Amino acid sequence: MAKGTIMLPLDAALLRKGERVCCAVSGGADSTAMLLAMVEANARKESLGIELSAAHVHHGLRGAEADADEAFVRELCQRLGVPLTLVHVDTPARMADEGEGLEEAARNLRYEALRGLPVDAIATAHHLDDQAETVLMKLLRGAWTEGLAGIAPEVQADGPRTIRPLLRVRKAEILEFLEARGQAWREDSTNRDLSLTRNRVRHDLLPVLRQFNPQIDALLAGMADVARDEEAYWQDQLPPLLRQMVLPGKPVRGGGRASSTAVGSASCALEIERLKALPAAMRRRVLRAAVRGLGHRLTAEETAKILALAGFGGYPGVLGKIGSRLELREGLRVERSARELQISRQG
Ligand SMILES: Nc1ncnc2c1ncn2[C@@H]1O[C@H](COP(=O)(O)OP(=O)(O)OP(=O)(O)O)[C@@H](O)[C@H]1O
Repeated sequence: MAKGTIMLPLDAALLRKGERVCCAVSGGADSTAMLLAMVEANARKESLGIELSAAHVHHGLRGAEADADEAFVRELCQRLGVPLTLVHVDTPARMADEGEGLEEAARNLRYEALRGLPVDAIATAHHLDDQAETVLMKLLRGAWTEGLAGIAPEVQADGPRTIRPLLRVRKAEILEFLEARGQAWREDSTNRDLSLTRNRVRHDLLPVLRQFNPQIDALLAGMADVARDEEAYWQDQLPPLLRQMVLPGKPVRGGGRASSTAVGSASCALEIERLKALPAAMRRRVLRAAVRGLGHRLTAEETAKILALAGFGGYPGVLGKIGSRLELREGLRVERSARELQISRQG
């Protein structure tokens, strides 16, 4: 395929003229393609009009392989005429200091370094296949809509915002784009490590699902968009409702309510009659947000059990009777009184 015949459709809505945009370049296929596509789009007559730069983070892991990644990105940027910031971080030290796992420590250090750069936006090269994997992994872990929202196309922050202009582009398109230009990239050896869940989802699970529906990646990515909008809607709707519905603390003899002063303990209550007046979708959200306010994230199963305790639907082994009680994970206890669901957490 001749150079230039295949383009990568960058999400133009995320790119604003005059802004300083820094591409986070690992040297892998995705970020190499993103940088190249941005350089090309900026050079076209209808230019993006952005001030382009790049950054590469050396995580202090993978020895010579990481040194070669850095050298690759340095040469790429030199050839493209893009100013590059190289950052060295010490992931093993972070793991020891903060007790974080390897991936988490590397990611946190990377984002901290990138967000500290004097630019308006950091562009990462997450693409549609990454999104599909993320949504599937969240689903497997039992996520609700907030988790199913997956990777956000844009994240506002105090410093530069994070943008993902390739989030609607398939991995195959990225590879075609690079091959059409004869552009090499670096392969990360950990991408083949099947002890990592993401790699098993990518190499084992998704290929099977594609046999049932070849469009599964796009469907999962579409689900992320829907879930993100649903979440935003509820984030808007819930606060005033929670102020009306959630009674803080516990009722005390003689009237009124008292919040516990014991360290690590928190409680609230929901009036059952008021819950009854809500549509089921809203009721579930209110319950979930009330418990979230106590620092606990309910699973789907826990939510169903608590609703059954309050008399909304059934759950095997749960009695919807006054005086019944549930003991859940992480010190969460829910008790049904005559009028209320009383929720407390000892943690
Ligand atoms: N060493 C690096 N230096 C600069 N940017 C990087 C580096 N590693 C990853 N990135 C950027 O982050 C994007 C995602 O990388 P990758 O998929 O490896 O990370 P992840 O941990 O799966 O995702 P996340 O960035 O959401 O934590 C890359 O496309 C690239 O833009």
